[in-house]
Amino acid sequence: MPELVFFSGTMDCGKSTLALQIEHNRSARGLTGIIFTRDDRAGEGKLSSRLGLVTDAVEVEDGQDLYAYLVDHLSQGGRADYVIADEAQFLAPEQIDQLARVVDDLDLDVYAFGITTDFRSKLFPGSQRLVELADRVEVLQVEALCWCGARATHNARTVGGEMVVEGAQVVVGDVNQADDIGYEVLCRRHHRRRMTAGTARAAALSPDVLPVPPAGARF
Ligand SMILES: Nc1ncnc2c1ncn2[C@@H]1O[C@H](COP(=O)(O)OP(=O)(O)O)[C@@H](O)[C@H]1O
Ligand SMILES: Cc1cn([C@H]2C[C@H](O)[C@@H](COP(=O)(O)O)O2)c(=O)[nH]c1=O
Repeated sequence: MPELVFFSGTMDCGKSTLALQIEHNRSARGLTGIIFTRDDRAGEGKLSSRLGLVTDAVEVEDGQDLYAYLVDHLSQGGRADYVIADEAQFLAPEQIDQLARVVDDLDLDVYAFGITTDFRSKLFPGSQRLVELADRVEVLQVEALCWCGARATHNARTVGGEMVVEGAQVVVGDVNQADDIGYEVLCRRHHRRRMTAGTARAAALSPDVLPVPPAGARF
């Protein structure tokens, strides 16, 4: 049975790498995929991973009907054995419904990849719809880590290393960009406390901080 699978995780946990691996393994066996993406850091019509791999993709536009795109493609003699959708958090809920219809009515597997929540820990509308509709939600095995060593479960937006909680939901960017607007993955505890690697380092160096934490203290 074809499936709609949502591979979700924080930023920088290997989602795009897995998307490229799925594409590679299937195309190596003669299958043809349609790859959708939106607002990849590498530019329009690209699906890229931090490991340096990149492939061409269909850049999804506002209001584009993804089911109609597949039907047009197939009816013009094009081939599609499966569908990959990266940066799926940026898709509109209606576009996720269209991907579910691709599974049900065109009998194609759809593999969607995206972050679940934004920098305020709020669901992206596209990710919410994926959680609602997916046959399976898969959490990636390679865990991204918070600066404290715990599993990172949240995405923080940073300005000069300081976490911010106000702003537009969508701002394309990357991790490890300390000066400008950037992102950092954190565990829930440190996301709640707005404690990034930068602020933790500054606090550790501050003369106001005791050299030995009190018994039972958890930073
Ligand atoms: N220099 C490196 N050496 C080995 N692995 C790396 C390197 N840089 C990045 N990675 C791996 O790539 C992952 C990020 O992959 P990517 O597919 O770009 O993430 P996502 O799409 O989830 O944001 C990191 O979690 C890390 O495992
Ligand atoms: C948390 C958060 C992220 N984004 C953007 C930043 C990146 O361009 C993508 C995530 O890409 P990745 O391949 O998973 O690293 O999403 C955003 O626009 N808003 C946010 O709150």
